Amino acid sequence: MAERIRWGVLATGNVAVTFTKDLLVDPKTRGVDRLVHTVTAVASSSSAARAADFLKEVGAPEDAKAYGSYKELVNDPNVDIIYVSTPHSHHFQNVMLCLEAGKNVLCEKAFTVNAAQARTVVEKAREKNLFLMEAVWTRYFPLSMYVRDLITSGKLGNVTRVFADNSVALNPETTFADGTHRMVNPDLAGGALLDMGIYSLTWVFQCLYLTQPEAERKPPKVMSSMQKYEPTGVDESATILLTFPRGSQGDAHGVATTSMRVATNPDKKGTAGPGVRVQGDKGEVQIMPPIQRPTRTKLVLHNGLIEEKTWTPPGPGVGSGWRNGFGINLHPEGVGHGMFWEADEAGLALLEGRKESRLESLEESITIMEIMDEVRRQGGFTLPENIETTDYLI
Ligand SMILES: NC(=O)C1=CN([C@@H]2O[C@H](COP(=O)(O)OP(=O)(O)OC[C@H]3O[C@@H](n4cnc5c(N)ncnc54)[C@H](OP(=O)(O)O)[C@@H]3O)[C@@H](O)[C@H]2O)C=CC1
Ligand SMILES: O=C1OC[C@@H](O)[C@H](O)[C@H]1O
Repeated sequence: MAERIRWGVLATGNVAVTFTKDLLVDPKTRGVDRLVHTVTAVASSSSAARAADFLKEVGAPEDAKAYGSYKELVNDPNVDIIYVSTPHSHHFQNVMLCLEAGKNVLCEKAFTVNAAQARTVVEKAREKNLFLMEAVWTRYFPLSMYVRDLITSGKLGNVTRVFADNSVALNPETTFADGTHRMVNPDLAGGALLDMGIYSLTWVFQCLYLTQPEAERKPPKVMSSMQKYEPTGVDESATILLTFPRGSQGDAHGVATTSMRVATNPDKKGTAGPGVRVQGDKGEVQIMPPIQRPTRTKLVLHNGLIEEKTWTPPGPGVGSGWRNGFGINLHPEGVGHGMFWEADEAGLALLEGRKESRLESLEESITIMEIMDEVRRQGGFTLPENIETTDYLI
C-alpha cells in the first residue's frame, strides 16, 4: 500500500504551479508505487484568496487549506514537508521559518544566496533532526542517471573535462525594463549566476564530483569572470573555470558558463548543439539544451559508436503549458515537466528516515554555494545586506 506524503506549498508563483501540478501526477506513471503525493495546504503572502486560486489552478484536493501567511502554513499539523518556492532572496528566512516550526523542507534553487546561509540552515535541520534538500530537479532525471552511469562505468574512459552552458538571451532591457523582475532585481537576489548558472555548476558537479567516491570528493579551485548588467548591477554573465584535484589521475576541468545576454539554444530547437559535453579519453556524451530540463543525449565514442537517445518525462503532467516566468513553453499533451522525480526522492527520504537527498548531499549544496560566493567575490558583486544576512529575522 502506497504511503501518503502530505505537502505544503510556500508561495504561489510560477514554479510553484509547475511543481505542484507535477506533484499531483500519479507516481505509478513513472514506476513509483511506494508513495503517493498529496497537497494538504498552500500559503500565499499576498492573500488567502490567492492561495485558494492556486489550489484550483493546480487541481489540489478539495480539502486542502489555503492560508494568507507562511506562518499559518508552517504550523499546520497536516503537513509533512514544505516546498519553498519564493525568490532566492527569501529562501534563508523562509527555510528557517519552516525548520523552526519542525517541518521538513524541499527548497528551490539557488538554495540560499551565500554559503554562510546554507551552513546555517543545514545546522538548523540537523539540530531539529529534519529532512532538508535543495530542489535541483535536473539531478533526479533518468537522463542524469544515464550520464552518471556512463561516467562511473568507465564507458567514456577517464573523464577529465565538462563544458556546461545555461544561457538564455533574455533581452533584459526590454523584458525587465522596470528592473523589478527577480532576474535583474538585487533585492530579489537577481542575476544570471544564482538563477541559471546553478544548472551549469550542477552538470559540472554531478559529472566530476558526485561520481567520485565520497572520501575522494574535493572542492575545486575557482577562476572566473563576470559581466554586470549596468541598469541594476546584478551579473548578466559569468564564466567559471573549475579545477578538481584528482591526485595521480590528474586534475579534471569544469567550464561552467551562464548568461542572460546570449543563448545556448538560440532557435529553441537544439540546432546550435549541445549545452553540456562530458569528455573522457574514450569519447563523450552530449546533453542537448535546455540543460535544466534536458530530453536528448548523444553518445559519441572514439571507436565510432554514436548513440542518440530521447528522454521524455512521462505524463500527464502539466500538459497544456509550463509558465516559466518569461512566457509559456508548451509541452505536448501527455508529457510531464519532470519535477516529480525530485519530489519522489524527498518523499522516499521521509519514508526511510533519511535527512538528505542521495543525489545531492547538503555538503555538496554548501560547496556549490561556496563556489558561487567566490565567483561573486572575484566579480565584485554583493547583494544587499538584508539578503546576505545569516540573522533569522522573523
Ligand atoms: N526548478 C525550476 O525549474 C525553477 C526554479 N525556480 C526558482 O523558484 C523560485 C521562485 O521562482 P518563480 O516561481 O519563477 O518566481 P515568481 O516571482 O513567479 O514567484 C515567487 C513567489 O514568491 C512569493 N514572494 C514572497 N515574497 C516575495 C517578494 N518580495 N517578491 C516576489 N515574490 C515574493 C510570491 O508568492 P505569494 O504571493 O504567494 O507569497 C511570488 O509569487 C526562485 O528561487 C527560482 O530560482 C524558478 C523557475 C523554475
Ligand atoms: O530554474 C529555472 O529554470 C527555468 C528558467 O526559466 C528559470 O529562470 C530558472 O529559475
